[in-house]
Amino acid sequence: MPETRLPEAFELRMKNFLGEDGFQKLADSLEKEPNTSVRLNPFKKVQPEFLDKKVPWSNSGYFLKERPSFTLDPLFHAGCYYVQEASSMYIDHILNQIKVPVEGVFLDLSAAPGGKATLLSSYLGGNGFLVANEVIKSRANILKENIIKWGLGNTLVTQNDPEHFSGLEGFFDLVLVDAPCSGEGMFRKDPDARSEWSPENVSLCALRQERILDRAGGLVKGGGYLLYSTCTFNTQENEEMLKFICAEFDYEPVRISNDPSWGIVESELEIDGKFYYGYRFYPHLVDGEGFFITVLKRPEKAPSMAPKKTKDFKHPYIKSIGNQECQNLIAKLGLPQESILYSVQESYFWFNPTFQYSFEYLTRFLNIRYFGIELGKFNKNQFIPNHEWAVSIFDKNGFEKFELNKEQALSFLRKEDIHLPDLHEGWILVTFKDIPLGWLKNLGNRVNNYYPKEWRIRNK
Ligand SMILES: C[S@@+](CC[C@H](N)C(=O)[O-])C[C@H]1O[C@@H](n2cnc3c(N)ncnc32)[C@H](O)[C@@H]1O
Repeated sequence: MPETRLPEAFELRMKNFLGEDGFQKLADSLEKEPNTSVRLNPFKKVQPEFLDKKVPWSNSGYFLKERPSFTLDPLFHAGCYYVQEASSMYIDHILNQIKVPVEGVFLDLSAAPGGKATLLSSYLGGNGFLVANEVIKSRANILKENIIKWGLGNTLVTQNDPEHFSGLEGFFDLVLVDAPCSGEGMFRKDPDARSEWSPENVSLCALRQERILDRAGGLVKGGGYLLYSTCTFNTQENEEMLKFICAEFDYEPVRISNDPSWGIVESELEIDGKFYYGYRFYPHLVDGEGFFITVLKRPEKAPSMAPKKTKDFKHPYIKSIGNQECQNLIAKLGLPQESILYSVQESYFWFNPTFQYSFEYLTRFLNIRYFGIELGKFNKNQFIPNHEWAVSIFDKNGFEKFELNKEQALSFLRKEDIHLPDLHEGWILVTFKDIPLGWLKNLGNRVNNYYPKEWRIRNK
């Protein structure tokens, strides 16, 4: 529960915006405990016991009866669900309602830690391809970890400033700008958001948002969508940004219909004789934190870019694999026939061949942190499988599996030595509730635990 008082200037602004009564209700709601919610991974089918009622605007979001210790739940580490506050899951409702084609190439321009990126990845499934970008290095690492655990193999993680996307105008079917903002909507969950807030900071955030949107607006192809969201209430970072986009680019409004019982507030804004819409989530009206989102459609006539086959793919560290070597590996590892493989140093990566040219084109502009699924590498003719492959949704049919109980699973996730009876020698895929957690290697006289050191649970 936050102990810091609400900033005075914020109170004054919100009273002007909502009236005394509306403001008091908002202020009261900010003193209450927030609800915890999770979004399930639709490709790792398992129902955690702690689920309660559904988040009404999401396909796979649930409120929880109480907040469990996620650290001590092996399914959390296996990427079976993502802990996400409910308002952000509204993107599910938007995608389903406007029926964005699932075969698209999407961009999440400010993606860390990966809440909305994992949602977009689930929506695209095996059909489409997502670029999840984060400019700050440490945050890009967390994003990469979450994308690996989500495990769908349809995501490219990049670490770039929005400026680096110039050259990719008209490339994406959907661009999400979940902008860095002054965070008024997080005043309940995060007391630091209160102490860091000031009118000057709101103005600074708005300037940064303009810079990001100035780049992002051009990246959407004709007929594609731009989603702009913040976790703040003020109009300076929301409606004013909508005006900014419309002044800089040609975009059509998109109106989303909502069930009135959800409590989402629609704002209507007239720009050049057309009505544009924003959706505001107030914690006193919805079961979720503060949030704002607007949806825009780029006219069909806007320029689109479809990357063409390049004769020779050249990249400083990503290498393409010859057809014969590719076929041999596909057969040896039991990968889908429709696979394209690359190598980075000695490690092999799987990628969806439908998006080969888009991917190869993107590598010219972007700093690639992860892509597809890292499978593993050879050591003296022996294939050493990677953790990334273990937690992906891809089959690992050639390997023996061993189901762990909860205590064993936690011990594995702490990277402790594991003693299991009757194991075959060699690589073993350990599972919990039939969901892969990672690899063990039984050498006969000892069993090595291959859980990544940097991800191990430190809490007892
Ligand atoms: C609201 S958070 C994104 C949350 C994320 N979309 C999610 O759902 O988990 C905004 C992100 O923008 C990043 N950011 C900061 N400055 C930026 C800039 N100049 N351009 C783009 N992104 C920036 C922050 O590091 C932060 O990760």
